Amino acid sequence: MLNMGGPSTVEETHDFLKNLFSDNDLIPLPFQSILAPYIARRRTPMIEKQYAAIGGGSPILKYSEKQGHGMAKLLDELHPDTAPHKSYVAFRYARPLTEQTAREMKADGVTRAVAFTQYPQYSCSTTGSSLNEIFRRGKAGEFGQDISWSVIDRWGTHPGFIEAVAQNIESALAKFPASTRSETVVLFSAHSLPLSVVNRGDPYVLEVSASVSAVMQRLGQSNPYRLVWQSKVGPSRWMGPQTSESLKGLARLGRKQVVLVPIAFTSDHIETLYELDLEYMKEARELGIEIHRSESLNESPVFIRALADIAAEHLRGLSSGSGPTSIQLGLRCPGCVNTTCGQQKSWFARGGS
Ligand SMILES: C=CC1=C(C)c2cc3[nH]c(cc4nc(cc5[nH]c(cc1n2)c(C)c5CCC(=O)O)C(CCC(=O)O)=C4C)c(C)c3C=C
Ligand SMILES: [Fe+2]
Ligand SMILES: [Fe+2]
Repeated sequence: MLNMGGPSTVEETHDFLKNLFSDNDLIPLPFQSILAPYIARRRTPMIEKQYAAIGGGSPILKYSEKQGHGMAKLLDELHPDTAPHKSYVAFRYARPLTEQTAREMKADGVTRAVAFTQYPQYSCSTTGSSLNEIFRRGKAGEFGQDISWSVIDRWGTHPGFIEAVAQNIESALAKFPASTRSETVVLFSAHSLPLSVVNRGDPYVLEVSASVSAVMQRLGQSNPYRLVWQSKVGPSRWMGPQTSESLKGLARLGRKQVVLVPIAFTSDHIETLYELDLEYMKEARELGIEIHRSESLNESPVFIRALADIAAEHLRGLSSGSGPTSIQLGLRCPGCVNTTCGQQKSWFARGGS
């Protein structure tokens, strides 16, 4: 179960940020080994306050473990040929880091593994970075010598995922009076990307848009909706419109009811619990909007079942002749100059050898 991770305690914030700013696949910086610790140190007090405000840390490890255990148990029934299944969490920037998970998997004698991204939509900056890390450590033998790999690299339009998101939106919409419910704007909010990454040909914006379309189709186009982008960092230009500006714009246009939907991350994190709940929803209410957030998928049984279905479909595909990765994973972004991406794709296409 691949994800970025988050600090489980406030004290782990600095290490999380240092790992994040050191990741050349996410943020290519000049003199990265010097600049990353410097930026992380400067940013730590502000981000520590945000984790303190949401209960003293990120809940992502707790949810990832629950999702993984639930999925593996269901998978034993759905795909008994490959049972027993066991889930491992590998985070990119927080405990348990990929290196720790590699040691555990090696000690357990794992010989067959599925790298299952927990980002529904693919970006080179998220799933791509996690796959590059597995490739580097796998090539160095850190997972053991006798392990073969396949990859689930995206699932943003899988019907089970769409159903789980749609059900949570329906629960949020139910908080509005029936008489005006259909006027409520469904505002999908995803973590933004720098325009330099979008313009390189990164598939994330397209794939998040596809998720939004599929959810609205499942809801029978019941409400007006928009996709907006949050959590821009630094001075460069990022994909817009920004979530906070969009809420102000909707208020100016006289919209009175909004459901905010996190669509690109499956567990709660500071961007839902702090940025959306504590900052933007408060601002929106001050502007006269009644606003509710649809819950993150967290422990949703519909979502956990979806994860098991996605994994079972992947394993069935392999036994009927599909390759170890999707066809789409094989294509680098037209503007990609990161040689690791190319090596990683070839390595996984050979089953991790
Ligand atoms: C699908 C989700 C995400 C994408 C795409 C993404 C791209 C991306 N992020 C940065 C820079 C930062 N992101 C930070 C935190 C952060 N990012 C995501 C998700 C995506 N990022 C999450 C869920 C989190 C927070 C974890 C949490 O617990 O909430 C941070 C650190 C926080 C801060 O300093 O503000 C940075 C920096 C870039 C540059 C980027 C695309 C290239
Ligand atoms: Fe981010
Ligand atoms: Fe790339």
